[in-house]
Amino acid sequence: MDELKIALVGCGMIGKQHIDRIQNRIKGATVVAVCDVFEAGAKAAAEIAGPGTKVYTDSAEAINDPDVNAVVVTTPGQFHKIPILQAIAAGKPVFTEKPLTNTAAECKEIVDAEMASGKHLVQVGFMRRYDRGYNQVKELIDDGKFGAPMILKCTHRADGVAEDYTTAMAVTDTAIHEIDVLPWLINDEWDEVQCIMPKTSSKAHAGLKDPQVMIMKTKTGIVTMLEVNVNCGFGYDINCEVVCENGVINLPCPSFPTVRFANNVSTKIEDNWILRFMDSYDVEIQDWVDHALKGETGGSSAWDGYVASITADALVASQTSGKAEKVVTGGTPDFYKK
Ligand SMILES: NC(=O)c1ccc[n+]([C@@H]2O[C@H](COP(=O)([O-])OP(=O)(O)OC[C@H]3O[C@@H](n4cnc5c(N)ncnc54)[C@H](O)[C@@H]3O)[C@@H](O)[C@H]2O)c1
Ligand SMILES: O[C@H]1[C@H](O)[C@@H](O)[C@H](O)[C@@H](O)[C@H]1O
Repeated sequence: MDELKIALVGCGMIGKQHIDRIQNRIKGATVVAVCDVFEAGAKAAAEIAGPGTKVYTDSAEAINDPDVNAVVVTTPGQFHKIPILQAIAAGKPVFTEKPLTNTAAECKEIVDAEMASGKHLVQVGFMRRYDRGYNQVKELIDDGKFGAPMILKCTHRADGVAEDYTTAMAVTDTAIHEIDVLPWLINDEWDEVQCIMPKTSSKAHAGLKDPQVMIMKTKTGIVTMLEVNVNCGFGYDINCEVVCENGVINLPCPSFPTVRFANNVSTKIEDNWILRFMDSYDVEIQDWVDHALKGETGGSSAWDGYVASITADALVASQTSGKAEKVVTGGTPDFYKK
């Protein structure tokens, strides 16, 4: 294969961004077909992709088009499973946006299908593994001079959320990023996780519990305290402080000037995830293309996506039990050992 000819399934917000990214900033890949259950949405996406782009409303037809040799899935999480399984059945590499799917049971079906195919075909879009800041923190931890990490203090704050955002989504849609990136960052695995509900913000819509505090402990005993706070009202504020034996490492954020003005010293906070992680998405998709052209996958595997969903299920259970819940994965199959 010398070029990926992609069918993109799910032409919503991030799907359209990935089309623009692939057509204009990524080497070695072109979107040749787009698919959305709403034909108007697919047609609008085809306009972004350019003349000659095929338009589908059925993912099986798009994925099995003989001109297509790779797939990008950008439907909402609860609709990821079917196009991913269709891509595996067709033997075509597939990049899916996070989460792999919304439940561990569905993720297991994907892992089983990929192992049965005998080929590594699935990469999950946990783009923080490609973020420059997280990579700089990882290099410092791996260097060893800071000693072992012991405590992680993280925030995942957003300006606000839509009315259909649920209490469980604070885990499955939002904290899922930290659930994936932190074990990668500190070379460890989750052991048990707990969700604690502080006083709910008056800005949260009816029925939504926000903020939430997630306490997550790894197998070697490192403890993470994660604040998910999606109605903070002041911007998209991602932080990660790693307290090690000999020092403290703080995640660098994209730099803005610090200004002194009107008796204040201040720095801008990014508005949203699109802007905060813009560069990471580009690096991530290019890395997927480079790997897929060699018959490989990079970044997070289907197994990583499955483990993230097992962890998310445990946190969601803790949202009602209030107790620490164990994360039980059964161990990494040889197929996924790196
Ligand atoms: N990595 C990130 O930071 C990031 C950011 C935003 C969204 N996402 C993820 O991207 C995915 C999409 O999010 P979004 O905000 O773009 O959603 P969206 O609702 O804007 O778009 C989803 C699109 O998929 C279409 N669709 C639904 N079911 C379909 C099916 N079976 N076949 C074809 N099309 C179908 C919908 O009609 C819609 O146009 C989600 O999994 C989300 O978690 C990731
Ligand atoms: O889909 C988005 C996206 O994954 C963002 O990176 C995350 O911060 C949001 O919480 C989530 O809703």
